[in-house]
Amino acid sequence: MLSLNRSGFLRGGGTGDKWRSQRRRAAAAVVRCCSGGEGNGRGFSIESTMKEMKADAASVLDLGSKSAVGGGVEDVYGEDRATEDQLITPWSVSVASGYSLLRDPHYNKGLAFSQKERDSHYLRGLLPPASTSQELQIKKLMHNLRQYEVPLQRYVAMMDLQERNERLFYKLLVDHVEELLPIVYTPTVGEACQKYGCIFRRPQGLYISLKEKGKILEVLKNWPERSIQVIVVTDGERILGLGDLGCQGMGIPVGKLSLYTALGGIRPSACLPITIDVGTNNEQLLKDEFYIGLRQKRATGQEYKELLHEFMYAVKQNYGEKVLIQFEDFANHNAFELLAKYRTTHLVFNDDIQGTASVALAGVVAALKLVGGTLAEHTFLFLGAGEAGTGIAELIALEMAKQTKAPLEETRKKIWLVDSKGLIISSRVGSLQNFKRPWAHEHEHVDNLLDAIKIIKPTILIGSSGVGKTFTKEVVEAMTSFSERPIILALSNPTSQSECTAEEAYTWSKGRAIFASGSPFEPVEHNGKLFVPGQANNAYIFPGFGLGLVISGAIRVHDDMLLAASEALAQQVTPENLSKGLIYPPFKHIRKISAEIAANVAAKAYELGLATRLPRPPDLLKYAESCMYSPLYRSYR
Ligand SMILES: O=C([O-])CC(=O)C(=O)O
Ligand SMILES: [Mg+2]
Repeated sequence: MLSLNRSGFLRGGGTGDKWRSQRRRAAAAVVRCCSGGEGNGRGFSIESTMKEMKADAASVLDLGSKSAVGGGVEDVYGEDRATEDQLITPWSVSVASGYSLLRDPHYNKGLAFSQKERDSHYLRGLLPPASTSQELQIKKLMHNLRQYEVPLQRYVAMMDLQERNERLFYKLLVDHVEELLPIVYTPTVGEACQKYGCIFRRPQGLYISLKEKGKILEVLKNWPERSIQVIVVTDGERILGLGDLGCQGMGIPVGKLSLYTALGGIRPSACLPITIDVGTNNEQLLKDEFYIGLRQKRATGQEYKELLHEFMYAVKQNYGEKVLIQFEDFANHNAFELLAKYRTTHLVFNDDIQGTASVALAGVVAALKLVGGTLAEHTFLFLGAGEAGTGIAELIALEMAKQTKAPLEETRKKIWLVDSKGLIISSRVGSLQNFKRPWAHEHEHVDNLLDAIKIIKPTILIGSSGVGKTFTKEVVEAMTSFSERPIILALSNPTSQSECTAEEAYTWSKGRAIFASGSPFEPVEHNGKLFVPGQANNAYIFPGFGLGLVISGAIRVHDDMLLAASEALAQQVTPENLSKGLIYPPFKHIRKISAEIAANVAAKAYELGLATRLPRPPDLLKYAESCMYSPLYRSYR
């Protein structure tokens, strides 16, 4: 049974799941009726839930007597699209109004509530008289943000906004993506994680610690949203290149998911950030009185595995098998194992292995348009043989194998990796971790990167070790000594861990390097010429990749989907971008880029028989675009 209280919230007579889903359905139904469809298809997705809700609610609610609050049909997008023809007569009911409405970030519009909305939603007097537009709110916020000189202050201001007015947060991020990405994401999010205990205000996701063992399903049910499409989960052991930040790694899933929405158009209520807290080996944090996590050393072995296993199956039980679980910033040993273990039973994606691979391959493919030659005609050297290094190497070898029809074992031989012990070679194989073994080629011992460059003579150098300042002047000069236009990717994050800066790459190579980096760098002037470095960050890939999985209802991730994402991204690089040395398209076009990636990934999912949303939409690009969340305000009638 449902009833309505004075502040307009639905009250459930029942408890637990039943009550929660009734409440969500109520909100969804109201939203649908009052705000209309957002785009193709989406507006018609909840007919059956409306009917149910109408039946549920009609007996206890005075339908139509209160005004309604719209919140966007994306609230239920993805539930049931098959009911388009059966739309029933609109009806309305309030789910939130008055003071509660102003405190609800999903529906709050602040000063943008119209005078009519203020009357119909008990807001009179709760706001100052002026009504403003969303545009004016954006202008004011940008003005305010730019007053802060310290990036972390901007980060905190952005998080406050997200907690206060979600649509405004996303509109701001979409409209000013190039300026704000470095704030809500790399590099500032790294500093935010380091200081998370100090800046923590409200939980923005779920914390699952060892204390929750045996109760993870219950914990998931505590989250207020039911129809989750994307989870980003970390255990905080390797946050960017900053090491073990334990529970404070939460900033990463939160940041990644805000990009899923802003860049990829996944609705915010479908996103769930999760941190698994098994302790930390970071002594500094263990001693820090403001640390927010478990104060113990990391659990490992069986204890770790069991917690993760319970988590994976609780997610599947609670949300079904089409929820995407993105692993983020796990340490190498767990990252590879988790991906291998769950890729055949769950829809999983490791952003650091697979997302980074896809973005790096796209950059290399685009760069080849500048330097000429096919992938197989180039020689690759990596500094760093962890998730990113071996992930990229494998995807490049796969693409080479597809292009040349040569066996994968052969194409891998064009790719060399250096780790902290020198060149990875076959004589080291006994002591190598599994994920490094495919890269142990026949060669004599080589001690360090510089020597390896001189001997191997790579035309493409990729840094992925998480250690900064390793591409020294000698390294860059060595690359330039046998290659007219060496391709140099410094992928480690955040900026402090970058293998070299853009300025160093262009200066030391005398303007000949084609350079991109994981963290953003400003354009550089060298000898009167402007060089614009690209940002080879997985943020280009994962939002569109996830959207492609969601819109096709994919149930597994296949390597060919990563190649499809990479191909779509490389195709977005224009001759004009290339003429400036840019091997990635500007982020300001990211929503279009994400839609292209999503369409290509979804097409691959259908081709591979991994898509469950049938029938296949005839125009996947249009379909992807029509499904993307828009942060424009709804009008509440
Ligand atoms: O978050 C980023 O900027 C890229 C990434 O996944 C990492 O460095 O781990
Ligand atoms: Mg990462």
